[in-house]
Amino acid sequence: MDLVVGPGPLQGGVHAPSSKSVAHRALVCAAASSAPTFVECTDTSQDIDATARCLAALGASVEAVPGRGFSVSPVPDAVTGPVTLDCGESGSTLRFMVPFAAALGADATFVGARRLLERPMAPLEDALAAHGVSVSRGDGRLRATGRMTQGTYAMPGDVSSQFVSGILMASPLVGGPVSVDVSGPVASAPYIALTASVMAGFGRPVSAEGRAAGTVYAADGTGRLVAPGGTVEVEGDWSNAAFWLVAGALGSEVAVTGVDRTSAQGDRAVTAALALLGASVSQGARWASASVGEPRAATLDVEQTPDLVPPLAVAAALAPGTSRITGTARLRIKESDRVATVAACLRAVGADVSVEGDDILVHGGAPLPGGAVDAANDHRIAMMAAVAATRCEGPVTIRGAECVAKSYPRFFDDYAALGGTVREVRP
Ligand SMILES: O=C(O)C1=C[C@@H](OP(=O)(O)O)[C@@H](O)[C@H](O)C1
Ligand SMILES: C=C(OP(=O)(O)O)C(=O)O
Repeated sequence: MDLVVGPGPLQGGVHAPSSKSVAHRALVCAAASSAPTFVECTDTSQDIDATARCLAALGASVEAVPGRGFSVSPVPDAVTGPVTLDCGESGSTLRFMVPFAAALGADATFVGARRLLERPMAPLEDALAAHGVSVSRGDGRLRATGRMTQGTYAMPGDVSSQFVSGILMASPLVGGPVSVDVSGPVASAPYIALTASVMAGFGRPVSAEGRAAGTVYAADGTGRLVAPGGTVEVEGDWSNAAFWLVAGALGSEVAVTGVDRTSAQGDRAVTAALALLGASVSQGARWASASVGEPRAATLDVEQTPDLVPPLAVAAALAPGTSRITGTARLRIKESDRVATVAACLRAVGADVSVEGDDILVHGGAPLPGGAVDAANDHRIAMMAAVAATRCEGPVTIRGAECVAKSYPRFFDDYAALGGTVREVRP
């Protein structure tokens, strides 16, 4: 689907969609519980649905109640017979489900769409191989067999935090203590803290102990989880709210509700990053907004918040001076090579961008004429293009805009409800 979007500012209030990262974790923990849990989650997305589908394939009962959430009955203690898990394009789902299926002793074949099976898995495969699970590949599929044992799983911290989260969330199904010894600096560490926060909500604290050579994360307890009262709430998504906040920093008047000021989501750091770029940010307990302020270039280290790069790059494009976005190496292994696609998106709307090794340099402040952007099948590129359109002189054509369904299916409905122009065109 090709859309012509903008130009022109947005105005009004928008409710953030349910956090995809929290939803994945809440569903997985619900399936690892000893009793049924209702996961309150008003929105879903292709990625959330992928996790729900995989848990069902492992024997959980996952009933979607549209607009309200998911009613989840846990997985059995073991899975016999081969199962196939379709992870769609969701990296989180694949990296969480491989250890989860292995903790049940399943003979599990994992399939996925587009780039998914090409995204790195080796550190997780190696860690599992040392604990009774063998992983093989062929035909664009991944097969895991064997049963995950208790103990300490070792891996590097510079590829994906999702491996650590996955092992921790599988731990309630393993018959003894589980810890993950991560060597070197831990990238995307806030996502491991988010896992710890959701697991704590299910009664299972996770400790993080810094060591000279890295960090050891340990699930403090064994056995199944329990959500107090049988319910768990999925809060709003800071990573997707970031697009609306950037629109505000560029001159739109948008208030985002449903985002928790004290959230464990690392991407609430978007407010601090926008402040560095000179925006004025206002926040309450469950809302946030941004306005223009005094735009200026900044250096932004995104090692811990990789998903914020697409929206922040747009904010940098309108801030006078050269902004340097550092710590972007792992962006190359997301839904697209996001170093390349972020730069290409900005260039397509007329911004001046260069890439120096792993740094993206945005030479901002000049007017943006608008143009045609290939979303590269990456939801965050489609959304960044739409936000750029709010400050372009002409419209922005977004090719393949339907990819927003991965995390935010109603993004363009919300955009139109905020007064933005959205028109479908034939390719
Ligand atoms: O655990 C999670 O929910 C996520 C972790 C991050 O991945 P990495 O740890 O691979 O950076 C992030 O980019 C992804 O969108 C979601
Ligand atoms: C990288 C992302 O997700 P995942 O790794 O779960 O595919 C994302 O949502 O930007």
